[in-house]
Amino acid sequence: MIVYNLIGALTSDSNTLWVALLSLTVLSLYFLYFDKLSKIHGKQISLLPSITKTQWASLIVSLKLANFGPRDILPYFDSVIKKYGSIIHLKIIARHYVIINDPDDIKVLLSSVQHITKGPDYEMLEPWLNKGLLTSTDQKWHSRRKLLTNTFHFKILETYVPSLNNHSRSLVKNLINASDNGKSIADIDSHVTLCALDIVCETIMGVNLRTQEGKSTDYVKAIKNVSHILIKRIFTFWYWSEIIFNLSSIGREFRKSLKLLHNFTENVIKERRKILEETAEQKKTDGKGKKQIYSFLDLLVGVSKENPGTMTDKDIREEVDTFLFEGHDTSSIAITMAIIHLGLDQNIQNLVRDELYEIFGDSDRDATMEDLKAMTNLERVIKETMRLYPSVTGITRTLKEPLHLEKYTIPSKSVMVVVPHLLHRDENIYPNPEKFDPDRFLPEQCNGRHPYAYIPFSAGPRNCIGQKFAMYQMKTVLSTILRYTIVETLGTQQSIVISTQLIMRADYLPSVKITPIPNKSIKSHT
Ligand code: HEM
Repeated sequence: MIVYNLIGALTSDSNTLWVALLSLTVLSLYFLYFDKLSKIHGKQISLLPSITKTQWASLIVSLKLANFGPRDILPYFDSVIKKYGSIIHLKIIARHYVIINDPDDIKVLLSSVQHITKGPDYEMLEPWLNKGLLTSTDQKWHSRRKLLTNTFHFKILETYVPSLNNHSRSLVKNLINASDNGKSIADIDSHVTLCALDIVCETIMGVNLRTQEGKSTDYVKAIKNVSHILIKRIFTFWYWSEIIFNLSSIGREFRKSLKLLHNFTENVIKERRKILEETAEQKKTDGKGKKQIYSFLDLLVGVSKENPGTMTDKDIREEVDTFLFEGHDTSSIAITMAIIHLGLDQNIQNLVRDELYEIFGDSDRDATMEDLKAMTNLERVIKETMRLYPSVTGITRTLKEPLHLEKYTIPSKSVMVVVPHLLHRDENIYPNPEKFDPDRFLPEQCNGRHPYAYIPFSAGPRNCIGQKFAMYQMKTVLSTILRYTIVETLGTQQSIVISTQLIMRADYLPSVKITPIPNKSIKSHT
């Protein structure tokens, strides 16, 4: 039945038998090739608890995963971890995956400076992000990481704060408009995503896309499309093959969306270079020029000018694409989930609002960096949100040499998988794990907790480079919402349905009612 589906999927769009035959030939070669590879792994793998002890079991699990929808993946891994314990091996075709869920083991993997090569799933991002910071490894990753770390310096982050405030104000206005006459909002996540995209485009590329005003909708659709197709490809082993993927209808759809995304970034880079040159020219002639706020892109263009050969236009594009992708979808799901939970518990919401009143009083002024740092109650809400809903559901590494864990040695070439979503629900670490309780992040409750038991931003050398930016972004958006409105979620936590689509997404969310706070009207700028 599943093989029939496979053939159907590949031939439905072209109706040609040769596509099916070619696919099956490639698949057979795959089996042969991977079978040879799997023998190399030998004894060490056989010692691991495994759900694919035999070739037959491996085939069944591979086909099962390929037939999964994005909602099925996390519950499946959850059931496997619960049944077998904190380390589990599975073989998909003949690629060996090892899921680890013990903070000690996770520490050995993520803190290592040797094991920094991402899993094969990341290769599928390359047509889009090329070898940018997220996907590169070894020397290239080291030099890029060093270079790009400077672009997230505290002083630079500070220049982004006006943009965070402006777009947060636009979001609040849109939410108030959408709730006109007491209407509830069913798609709060779409509103938040556009706000996060506007923020990241302005700070990363120096361009105000105005997606919150209904502009650039093609670009937004293309991003969604590409990430949806990529997760399908990652979990469907026959799409691992370039030939099969390129011939399939989703492969064609992927290329179409990708072209749009790349054209867009290239035009922005061109435009931005022109503006920078004009401003520099103006400064030379009249000593004035506009007051410059540097975007991430400006800094990269600056580097390429000062050190010719370090950053070509292609290098710049791959980093801009990487940061745009990593920078907006991840934080928008976290902001959305925080809104839902604040709306579910008025006591928690009031605690945060009291804190905001202490900081701002009755003033309508924008938040400063100092204000954002003082929002400790809000920070706990955000941390608890990212415990329950870590935006990145899976972190993977391909081992280039054996990994020595406490009980097992994992041979090289294996793919290690860490699933923060499962780790953060371990009831030995977080009692009553489904309960939303920001107090878990009070200092006294964090004391003694394993540092690798909470990893929404990953950890070690390949942790999230944008985590400080993300925290400021999330705090600005959420604090602006709570300074001007009361949030009420019309439903329950249990009704939330999430899925894995490159990053976590919400498939179903309860509606939200947004009521403006009397006598507080929100302005565009202060
Ligand atoms: C709530 C928001 C965010 C979360 C939860 C998050 C989470 C993560 C995680 C878990 C990783 C590691 C992935 C892996 O090892 O496979 C990562 C890497 C990365 N993140 Fe974030 N991220 C967030 C926001 C951002 C933002 C705002 C930016 C940029 C503006 C960003 C840029 C990156 C980049 C470039 C990497 C790759 C770093 C490297 O490999 O050296 N992220 N992020």
